[in-house]
Amino acid sequence: MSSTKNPENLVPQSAGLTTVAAQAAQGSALAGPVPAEPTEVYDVVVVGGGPAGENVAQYATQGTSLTVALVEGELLGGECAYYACMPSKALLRPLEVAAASRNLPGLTAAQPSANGLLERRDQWTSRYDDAGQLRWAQSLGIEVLRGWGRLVGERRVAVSGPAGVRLVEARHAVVLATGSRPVVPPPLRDVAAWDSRDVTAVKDVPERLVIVGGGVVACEAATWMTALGSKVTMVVRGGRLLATSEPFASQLVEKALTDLGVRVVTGLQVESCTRDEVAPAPELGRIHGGPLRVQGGGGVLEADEVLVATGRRPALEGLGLESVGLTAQDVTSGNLPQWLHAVGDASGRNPLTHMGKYQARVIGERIAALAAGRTPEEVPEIVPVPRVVFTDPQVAASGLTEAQARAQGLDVVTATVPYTSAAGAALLRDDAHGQAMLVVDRASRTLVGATFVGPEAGEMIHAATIAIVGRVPVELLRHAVPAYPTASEIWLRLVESLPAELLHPAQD
Ligand SMILES: Cc1cc2nc3c(=O)[nH]c(=O)nc-3n(C[C@H](O)[C@H](O)[C@H](O)COP(=O)(O)OP(=O)(O)OC[C@H]3O[C@@H](n4cnc5c(N)ncnc54)[C@H](O)[C@@H]3O)c2cc1C
Ligand SMILES: NC(=O)c1ccc[n+]([C@@H]2O[C@H](COP(=O)([O-])OP(=O)(O)OC[C@H]3O[C@@H](n4cnc5c(N)ncnc54)[C@H](O)[C@@H]3O)[C@@H](O)[C@H]2O)c1
Repeated sequence: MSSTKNPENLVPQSAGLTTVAAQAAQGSALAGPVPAEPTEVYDVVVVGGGPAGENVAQYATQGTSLTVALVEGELLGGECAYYACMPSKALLRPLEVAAASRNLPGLTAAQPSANGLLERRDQWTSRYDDAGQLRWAQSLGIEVLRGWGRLVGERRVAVSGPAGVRLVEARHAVVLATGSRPVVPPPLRDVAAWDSRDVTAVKDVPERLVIVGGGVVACEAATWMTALGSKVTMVVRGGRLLATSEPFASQLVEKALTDLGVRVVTGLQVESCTRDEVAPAPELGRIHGGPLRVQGGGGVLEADEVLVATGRRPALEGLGLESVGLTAQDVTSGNLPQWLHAVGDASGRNPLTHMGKYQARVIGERIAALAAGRTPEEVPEIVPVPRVVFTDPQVAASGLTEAQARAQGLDVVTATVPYTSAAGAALLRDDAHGQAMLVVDRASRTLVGATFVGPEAGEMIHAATIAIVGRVPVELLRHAVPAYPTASEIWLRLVESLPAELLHPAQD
C-alpha cells in the first residue's frame, strides 16, 4: 500500500527551529512508541531531504513506477539551501563583483551595503521557507513525510512527528541522507559559540569576531564578515590556510584576506575559551552573550563572538543503526547490507553538494535498476572531486594536488603559469593575479589534478574535470583550442609548459 497525500505531511514541522542543537533535540523529543506494523509501504524510503536525499529520491524513481517517501525533519532542501552553500554564495558574489568594479576603469565602483547583502541572502534562502522545494517534490510524485526518521529494523523506518510515530516500510531500499553536523572542539563547547548556521544567517554583526579554523568555511566567512563590518581574527592551528590545497593557493588566499584587514594567526591551538555571559539566542545569527576571551599559546584574544569552523562529521547519531546491527563506522566505510545505502555528507565521503548529488544519482539509478531486475551501469574508476573556495581570488581545484599524487606513488610532473599569462584572464579585472597548475602523470601522460587561483577560477575547473575523467593524453589537449581572448587560454599556456617528451611522445 502506498500512502495517499496526507495534509499532515505538508506542514513544515520546523517553523522557528534554528540551531543544530535544537534540531537534534527536536528529533529525540518526538520519539515515542513505534506501531507494531507498518502503516505505509513504499518502494524506497529516503531519510533526509537535502540535495543528496532529493536527488536519490528523484533518480530512484524517475521513469519507473516505483514509489518513494522522502523523510525530512526540518526544511526540505537541507543544509545547503538554507544554512550553507546558498546563503554563503549569495553574500560572497556581490563582494566579488564590487571588488571587480573597483578595478575596472570606466565603471563607478560599486559599494556593498550590509542591509542589501543580508536581504539578498534572505531572498536566496527563500526566507527559510521550503514551499518551492515541496512543490518540486510533489511534481515528481515524491511523497514528503515531515518528521525525524530512524531505523527500527530491516527496511523499516519510524518517522517521529508532532502527530506521533508512523512506521514506514521500504520494499527495496532505505537511503540515509542525513547530512553532517559541525564538530566543536572541547575548549569551545561551553560558550555557545557560533557555527556555520549562525554565520550564514548573520543578523547581529559582532564588532570583533574570532574564527577558529582555517578551512573553507573559515576563509569564506572571514570574507563576508569583514565586508559586513566585523574586525576578524582567524586562529589556525596549522601552518597555513586551506591546508589540503596547493601551497600557492594558501599563500594567495592568506595575502588576499590580510589585504582585506583580516588578521590571520597560524600555528595557534585554542586551549580555552571563556565568556562573561552565555546567552544562546532563540534565532540564528544573533550574538550569543557577552564578550569572550580565547586563549592559546600564552596569549589571549578578546572577541564579541567566536565562530567555530573546525570541520563537520556525518549526522548518524540517533538513526537506529544498532537496530539492524550496524555502527556509524559501517556506514562511512560502506559496509552496508544490500537494502541500505548512504549518500551525501552522511556517507562520510567528499562533503560537497555536487559530490553528494553525484553519489545520489549513481545510487538512485542502481536502486531503480536492481528493482527492475537490470544490471546497474558501471561507473568510471576515477571520478575527480572538483572544489571551489569562493574567496577573492577564488581557489578552484579538481583531482589530486601534487602532494596527494606523490603520496599515491604517482610519478608526476607539474606545469605552473601566472593566471594573467592569458590576455583573457588579465582582462577580467585590472588587479587580476593568481596562478594555475596542472599535475600530470608521467606514465599515462594524463592529467590527475589541477588548481586555478584567480578571478572566476571556479568557471575554469570543469575543463580539468573532463580531461581527468576522459583520461585525455596531454598531447591531445594541445588540440583543444581555447577561444581568444578568454581566460581559458591559461590552458594553452599550461599545456605548452609541460616537458616536450610528454607533448611529443612519438618523437621519443
Ligand atoms: C557554510 C557552508 C558552505 C558550504 N558551501 C558549499 C558550496 O559552496 N558548495 C558545495 O558543494 N558544498 C558546500 N557546502 C557543503 C554542503 O552544504 C554539503 O555538502 C551538503 O549540504 C550535503 O548535502 P546532504 O544532502 O548530504 O546533507 P544536508 O544538506 O545536510 O541535508 C540533510 C538533511 O537531512 C535532514 N535530516 C537529518 N537527520 C534526519 C532524520 N533523522 N530524519 C529526517 N531528516 C533528517 C536534515 O534536516 C537536512 O535537511 C557548504 C557547507 C557549509 C557548512
Ligand atoms: N565552497 C565550498 O565548496 C564549501 C564551503 C564551505 C564548506 N564546504 C564543505 O564543508 C566542509 C566543512 O568545512 P570546514 O571549513 O568546517 O572544514 P575544513 O575541513 O575545510 O576545515 C577545518 C579547519 O579546522 C581546523 N581544525 C580541525 N579541528 C580543529 C581543532 N580541534 N582545533 C583547531 N582547529 C581545528 C583544520 O585544521 C582546518 O583548518 C568542507 O569539508 C567542505 O567540503 C564547502
